Amino acid sequence: MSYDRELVAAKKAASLAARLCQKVQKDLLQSDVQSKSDKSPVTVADYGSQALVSFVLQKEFPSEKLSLVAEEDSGDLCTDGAQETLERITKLVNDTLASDGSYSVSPLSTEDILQAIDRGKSEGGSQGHHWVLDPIDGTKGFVRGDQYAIALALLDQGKVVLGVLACPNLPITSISGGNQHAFNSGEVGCLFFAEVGGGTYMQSLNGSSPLKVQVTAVENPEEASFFESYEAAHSMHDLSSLIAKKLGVKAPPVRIDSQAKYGALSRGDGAIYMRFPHKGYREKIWDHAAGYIVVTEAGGVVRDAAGIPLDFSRGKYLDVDTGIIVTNQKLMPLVLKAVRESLEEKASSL
Ligand SMILES: Nc1ncnc2c1ncn2[C@@H]1O[C@H](COP(=O)(O)O)[C@@H](O)[C@H]1OP(=O)(O)O
Ligand SMILES: [Mg+2]
Ligand SMILES: [Mg+2]
Ligand SMILES: [Mg+2]
Repeated sequence: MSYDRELVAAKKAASLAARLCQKVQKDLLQSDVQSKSDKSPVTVADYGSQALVSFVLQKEFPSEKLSLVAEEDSGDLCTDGAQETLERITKLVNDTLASDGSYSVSPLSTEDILQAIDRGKSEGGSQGHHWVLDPIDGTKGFVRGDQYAIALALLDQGKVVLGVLACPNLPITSISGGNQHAFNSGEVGCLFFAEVGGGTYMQSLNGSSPLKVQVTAVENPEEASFFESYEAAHSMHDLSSLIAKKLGVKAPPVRIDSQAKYGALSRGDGAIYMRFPHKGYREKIWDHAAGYIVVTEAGGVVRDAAGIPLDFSRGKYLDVDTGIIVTNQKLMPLVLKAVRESLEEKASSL
């Protein structure tokens, strides 16, 4: 089965959302940062991006009953005092749609925006089609002015069949060696996309022609560099550094926010991505679905720390053992061995 139509729509939705996010990041004011009940910073851009993607998918597939599993919901926007924020989001979405001009609609109302956001309340699962969206992955990076991604994927019968990752601050050229900051590189803004069985491509968010990308062919772990979260609260840096040491990795870790790590890995900027959330954290499907297909279609492999493939068919959550490892086929067995040994050492030292 081909998902070409869905891919075109997903690229369009993610590119428009990226445009909205770029505008907000540019003039990010302190007042844009508010606290959700889990205390993670959520900006008007998270909501605006979700509303925009939901709107575009609805427009592109008007006859289908859209199932969208997305991170945000309108709860906090419906409270007293949130009216001004909701109006800002509505204006942002309308301005972005008007600047693009593809959808000749009358401006959306605040009510339309709330509805579009709340279309993302699906639970996913193993039957039928479900879109999966992280409207801004790496909110902390976004607020800091660093890396973030708009991540959109499609599940069919519980399998990821398509994924798009828009990374507005990722340099077009390789970030190997840690050259990840927009301010000391040339053109930035990458759109990665993949359809099952079709390989992975990258183009610039400004619309250059797509280039096919591949993960690195490095087989010797000493020559491999590795990616991990920028935020130590998101991943145990001490554990990944122990694993890297066991593998003989020489280069220091490259720490970047969001699924931009999957994108960078898919084009061979680094060889390994390790993610070990602290105890009690449950991974969500929107944090991995798009990145997963982008990297696997580029020849990469994604496993949990026990070597088990990820299962996107069980609803919102991914039940993984201890952490997530991404690398190429050759390195995976070596990395998993080092992970196992490091986890045993860590356990016996407690
Ligand atoms: N305590 C946590 N542990 C692990 N990941 C987290 C935690 N809190 C938020 N996240 C999510 O981790 C992802 C980014 O992590 P990283 O940049 O480290 O790869 C995001 O999806 C972020 O959510 P969000 O989408 O709200 O930014
Ligand atoms: Mg969040
Ligand atoms: Mg996320
Ligand atoms: Mg998010």
